[in-house]
Amino acid sequence: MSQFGVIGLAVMGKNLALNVHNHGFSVSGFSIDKPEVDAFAKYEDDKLTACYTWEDFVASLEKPRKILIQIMAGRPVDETIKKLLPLLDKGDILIDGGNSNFHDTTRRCEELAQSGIHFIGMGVSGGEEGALNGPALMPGGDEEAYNEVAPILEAIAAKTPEGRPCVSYIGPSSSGHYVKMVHNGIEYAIMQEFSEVYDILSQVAGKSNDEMSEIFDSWNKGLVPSYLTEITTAVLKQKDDLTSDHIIDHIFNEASYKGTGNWMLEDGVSLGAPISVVAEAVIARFMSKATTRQEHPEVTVKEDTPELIAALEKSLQLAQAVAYAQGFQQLTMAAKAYDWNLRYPSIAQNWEAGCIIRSAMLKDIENAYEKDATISVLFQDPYFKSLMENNLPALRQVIAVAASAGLPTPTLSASLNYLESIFNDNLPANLIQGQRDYFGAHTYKRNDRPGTYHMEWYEEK
Ligand SMILES: NC(=O)C1=CN([C@@H]2O[C@H](COP(=O)(O)OP(=O)(O)OC[C@H]3O[C@@H](n4cnc5c(N)ncnc54)[C@H](OP(=O)(O)O)[C@@H]3O)[C@@H](O)[C@H]2O)C=CC1
Ligand SMILES: O=C(CO)[C@H](O)[C@H](O)COP(=O)(O)O
Repeated sequence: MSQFGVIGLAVMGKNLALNVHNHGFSVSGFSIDKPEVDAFAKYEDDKLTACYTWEDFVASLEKPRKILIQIMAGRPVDETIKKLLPLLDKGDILIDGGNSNFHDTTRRCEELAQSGIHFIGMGVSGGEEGALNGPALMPGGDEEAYNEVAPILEAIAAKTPEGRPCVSYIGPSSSGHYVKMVHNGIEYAIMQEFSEVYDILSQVAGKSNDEMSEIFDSWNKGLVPSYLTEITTAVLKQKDDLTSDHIIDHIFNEASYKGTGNWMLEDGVSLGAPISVVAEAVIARFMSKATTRQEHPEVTVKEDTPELIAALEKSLQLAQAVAYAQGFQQLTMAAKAYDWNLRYPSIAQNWEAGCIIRSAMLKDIENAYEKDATISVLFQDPYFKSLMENNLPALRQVIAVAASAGLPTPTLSASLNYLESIFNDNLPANLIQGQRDYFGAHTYKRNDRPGTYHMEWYEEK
């Protein structure tokens, strides 16, 4: 009998199952896709079982059964649950490790509770390699069920540099998938920031792909140590297998998406969260598909100075901090709205290794929330406040250079605007309130006395 079961043996499911097996647990794997099961069966031994039917799979598991569903999100997850339900017993545990929309997870938690099945909605990050060698895991839902599977999840999860597992109970209901959605929104934001910096390095500073790769490599050892810096270095120096050029010059510049970043924006809008950088990153992907692709005049502003390169490094460091700050700001607002007691230091710790947005900065974020879990804006923390003060001139300089060169910088500019706004008690929203009251009698508050007011702006005709 196996201690753990995995449904869905594509890149993520297969590698997670192998990871469980590599940590000494017995595991069964099943997929509706026979070739996937055949490929999995090649690893069969006394602790790994490949199953070809739903019945054999369920019968191969120790009770209470612990089953990870790692398949395409959406309707396939409901279809899988429907297939499984008649075969399961009360007390069995289902974990959905896909990128499910948190609204679906809320519904599934409620529906499965009625059947006596424990449900965990778990964000998984790390891609194919992370799934095999240590992903970041964000499980939410039934806490008792989480405690049952915690030994397996803690064994397979990535470990922080201090050796702590990148998994912890996030909170009730769909909070785990919510946190993964925010992870992906931050991922979109930081990736777009990288692409804007790459554009400036290439078009203004005139750097070659190999030179840019070396610059990102030095930043990885400098102010921006992160997985995304590491892979940017690798992507830029990769040679094409069809021509003698670098592959980056032949990758069509249209960004795809499966939509988790868009979901963060949707919920952020419903909460009133000021996640402008995530919004710009989502829209930049739309824009890459919506451009009319007319030839753009060549960039004539050229500047290849050590000062500009240093300013770009500082800008990327600060913009990355803004992306995290906006993610955590949305989490604090969601925790209030959905009544979740989210532990921000643990969430930062979960992201310190294994996941796509892992970076050295997450340790500083963990420290910030450890010191004061009530901060609503990361830059209230003294470390991040001084980072902002030190790097803001560089970000202003970079945006000025890009603007004069005619290069769009949606996320870098949004980062600057966020920082210029978030501590400003003199924003011009008074005019908007005056206009709203003028055309719609929407009322306004005053800055010198309490109460709600309406002005008779004009005489009724
Ligand atoms: N790839 C990545 O880097 C990451 C992926 N994820 C998430 O993990 C999950 C799995 O991802 P990935 O491994 O990339 O695979 P895919 O998202 O491509 O999903 C493929 C798997 O889903 C199965 N499937 C599709 N429809 C059904 C159905 N109706 N019933 C049962 N099974 C079905 C497929 O079987 P079949 O071949 O028969 O269609 C296959 O096993 C997804 O939710 C994804 O978003 C999370 C983090 C990273
Ligand atoms: O969850 C992931 C990484 O964390 C997946 O790779 C996801 O597919 C990335 O999002 P998108 O496909 O929209 O770029």
